[in-house]
Amino acid sequence: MAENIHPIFDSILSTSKKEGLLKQHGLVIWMVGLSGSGKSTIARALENRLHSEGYLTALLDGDNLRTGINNNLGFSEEDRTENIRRAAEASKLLANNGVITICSLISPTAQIRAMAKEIIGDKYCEVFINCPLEVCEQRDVKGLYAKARRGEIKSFTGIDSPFEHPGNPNVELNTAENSAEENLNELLKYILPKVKYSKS
Ligand SMILES: Nc1ncnc2c1ncn2[C@@H]1O[C@H](COP(=O)(O)OS(=O)(=O)O)[C@@H](OP(=O)(O)O)[C@H]1O
Ligand SMILES: Nc1ncnc2c1ncn2[C@@H]1O[C@H](COP(=O)(O)OP(=O)(O)O)[C@@H](O)[C@H]1O
Repeated sequence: MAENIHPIFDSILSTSKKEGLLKQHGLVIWMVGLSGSGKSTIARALENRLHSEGYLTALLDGDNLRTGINNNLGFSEEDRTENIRRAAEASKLLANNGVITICSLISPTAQIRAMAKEIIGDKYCEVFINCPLEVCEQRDVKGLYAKARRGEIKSFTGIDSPFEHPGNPNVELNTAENSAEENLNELLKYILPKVKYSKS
């Protein structure tokens, strides 16, 4: 716990000043889903689309973070919790500086997602990338499901580590039934009104 620490919250420029400069509202779009469900695909498409419309974005992907800020973490429940905590804190910093922050991390349990929401606050927007395990396993983009089935990877989400379906996401996209383009358009309907600048 932080002791003898004196934050300077009251003397740093406000989020609304940053948002006024950027002419956009910061938001954290937190994508939740199994490996291979389509988080990264939709996250990249969303970032490209927002960027082409003139928005400043950041994309925090689980795999990428795990090569840097989270490179000392594995896949135990404790390490996944710390992984999400750091990603949520980083996202909060970005969004409170006006940046539209897209996070794609499995975020497997209700408890982990509640923590992310608690850290981020009002700017947290949960998007469930819903795809049945069988379809994700069939896709097996990285060959990880095959390895997990052979016992070469332990604690693999959906195989021998839990994935709890989000109960109340802000948006749910079904990537087994709808195309990536349809999913993106549905997501934009929800996101654009939230990030479009309006002086309040
Ligand atoms: N055991 C195990 N379980 C799940 N995933 C694994 C595992 N080992 C490695 N990988 C790779 O790590 C990516 C998931 O990392 P995340 O940081 O998103 O996971 S978590 O939110 O902390 O659960 C995940 O990326 P995605 O496939 O994009 O989800 C995998 O590439
Ligand atoms: N509707 C869809 N939305 C997103 N991805 C889809 C869709 N249909 C098929 N896919 C494919 O599923 C795979 C999802 O992989 P990826 O985006 O890396 O998932 P994740 O980041 O959740 O592990 C990609 O190969 C993608 O082309």
